[in-house]
Order: sequence, then C-alpha cells, then structure tokens
Amino acid sequence: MNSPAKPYLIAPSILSADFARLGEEVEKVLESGADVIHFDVMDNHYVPNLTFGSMICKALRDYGVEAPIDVHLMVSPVDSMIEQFLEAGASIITFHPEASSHIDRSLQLIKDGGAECGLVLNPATPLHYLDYVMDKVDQILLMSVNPGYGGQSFIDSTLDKVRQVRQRIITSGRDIRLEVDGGIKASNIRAIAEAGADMFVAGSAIFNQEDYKAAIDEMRAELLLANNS
Ligand SMILES: O=C(CO)[C@@H](O)[C@H](O)COP(=O)(O)O
Ligand SMILES: [Fe+2]
Repeated sequence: MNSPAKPYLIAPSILSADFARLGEEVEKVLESGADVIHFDVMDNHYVPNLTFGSMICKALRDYGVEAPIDVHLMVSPVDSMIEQFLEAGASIITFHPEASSHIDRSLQLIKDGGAECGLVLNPATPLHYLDYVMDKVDQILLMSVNPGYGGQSFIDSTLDKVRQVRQRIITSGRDIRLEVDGGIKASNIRAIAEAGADMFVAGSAIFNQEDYKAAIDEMRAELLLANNS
C-alpha cells in the first residue's frame, strides 16, 4: 500500500514566477489554491545557475506571506545558508546531502532553528543517504529532473524511486512527507501520487499559464483520481 499519511500538497516553485512582481505573484498563486511556496536557492556552484537568497524570503514574509515557505537549497556549503534562511522565516529547509560535510549536523541545525528539515536526492543519487536519518527528517524531496533549471522534462525512473522511498517511510513508522520536484504537470501528477508522493512542486506548469487557479484545479482533479489502495 502506498497511501500517504497526509493530504496532498501543491507547492508552486517561484523559479518560474515574474521576479519583478514577486510579492503579487506569490499572493496570486496562494489565492489560486497553492498550499506551500517552493523557494529554489541556486548558487552557481552546486548547480550551474544563480537565483535568490534569504533576503527575498524575508521580503516575502515582510510583504505579508504567511503560507509555509519550503526552501530548497541547491548550494554548497549549506550551513551558513541554513542559518540565514532560519532567520528569514523559512518553514521547511531541505538540502542535497552531497553538498553538506556533516549531514546530521546540518539537519539538526535546521531543527534547532525551529524549521522542518529534509534531504533532497537527485535523479542519480542513491537512497542510502537516507539510511541513518529516517528518525530525523520531516520531508524527503526526490528530484525528477537534474537540479538547476525550471521547465525540464520529468525523468520517468523517479517513479520507482518514489515507490521505494514510500516503503522506507512506511517501515520507519514516521509521518515523513514525500515531495517530488521537476517536470510535474496535470498529465503526470496522478501517476506520481499513485507511486506514493504527497507533495508536488510545479513551477512552469503553473506560472507559465494565464490562469493559475485553473492549472492548480486541474492538478487537484487528477489527484482526486489517484488510487492509492
Ligand atoms: O528545483 C528545481 C529545479 O532545480 C525545481 O523546483 C524547478 O523549479 C521546478 O520547475 P518545473 O520543472 O516545475 O518547471
Ligand atoms: Fe526545487
């Protein structure tokens, strides 16, 4: 059985939003039914692209955004960025284990700062990174594209990985969210949910549409059809 323990969460990635109007974009996507704001931090070192830092996260909080902000750190090293994002009001912070020298310490740093913590595994990153942290993580993020850019195609081998991680979560007996990120759209979200995911990042499939609500509603309709029994 692949049944997730929590309702499905849709997390638009602001990487595909209009940065010149970021506050309005975030407001609009939340009004359109988004559950969480996914915040992609890239450093032109761990990944070959550069986005935004903690000041933008703080600016969104100051603008009045109260929804959970899910910070996906694609940076190396990670610990100084974790501290900055804790101060900036991040709700969830995930990082790539190969970008941290001391994975357990980085996870504990996030927890001690009052945020939820998790690891991100790239398409070719093995699951063994999860072996000794299942008692600690609140969330596991499986990348379904290679990190660095929005608008890429979903890598199908992720589905098997999702099934395997769902089994690990069930075995752990803990309530750990399983998030998938990259190339998600209405046409594939149901299969990803049926494999065991319960949190879905979508950037281009939402922000590249005229009507954000229609895009999110279409994804929710597909999720309602997901058969997890
Ligand atoms: O972390 C990343 C890319 O590195 C993602 O969060 C993307 O921003 C998702 O964008 P789409 O694939 O949905 O357009
Ligand atoms: Fe992301």
